[in-house]
Amino acid sequence: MKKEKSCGALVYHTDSKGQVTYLLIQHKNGGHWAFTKGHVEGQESEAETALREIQEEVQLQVDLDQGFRHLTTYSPKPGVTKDVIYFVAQSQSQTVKTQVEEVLAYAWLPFDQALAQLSYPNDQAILSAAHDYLSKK
Ligand SMILES: Nc1ncnc2c1ncn2[C@@H]1O[C@H](COP(=O)(O)OP(=O)(O)OP(=O)(O)OP(=O)(O)OC[C@H]2O[C@@H](n3cnc4c(N)ncnc43)[C@H](O)[C@@H]2O)[C@@H](O)[C@H]1O
Repeated sequence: MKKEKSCGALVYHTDSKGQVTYLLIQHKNGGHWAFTKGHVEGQESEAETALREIQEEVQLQVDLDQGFRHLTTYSPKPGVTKDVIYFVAQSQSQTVKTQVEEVLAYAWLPFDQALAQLSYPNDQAILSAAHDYLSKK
């Protein structure tokens, strides 16, 4: 079985009233709604991969919080197992410029709507864990 590894983050924004929204993207490869992420390149750390992918996919500067680190594993195609590590990352801005080669669409959504928009149950579980983590921070 071939192994792949990607890293990313649940990017969130808190407005002046304290309302939190999460950034979801629709991935071109599959058409699913999920979080920003991508394959680890060379000797990058997990955090370096997550920050690079956020920059490449949506061009946001974020504060990465490695206190939240969640792993999900799935099979992207037959014969391949993929580990994806997610952190949380705060963005001061909601101005997104998407990488057209990899991103079809994006949305900033409050927790309930983000949960409904996500394509996969394992991503929904990570969003719930992140929301719980941030509410106790
Ligand atoms: N080893 C490697 N190193 C570097 N680049 C590589 C590479 N292998 C492929 N690439 C290429 O790099 C590009 C993307 O690069 P990245 O941007 O670096 O890759 P990624 O987001 O981690 O994944 P990708 O878009 O490949 O697919 P995903 O797992 O979301 O989705 C894939 C499938 O899994 C499904 N899926 C996605 N999330 C899931 C989940 N949570 N649960 C179950 N299935 C899920 C999707 O529906 C879809 O069908 C692609 O063009 C790809 O071809």
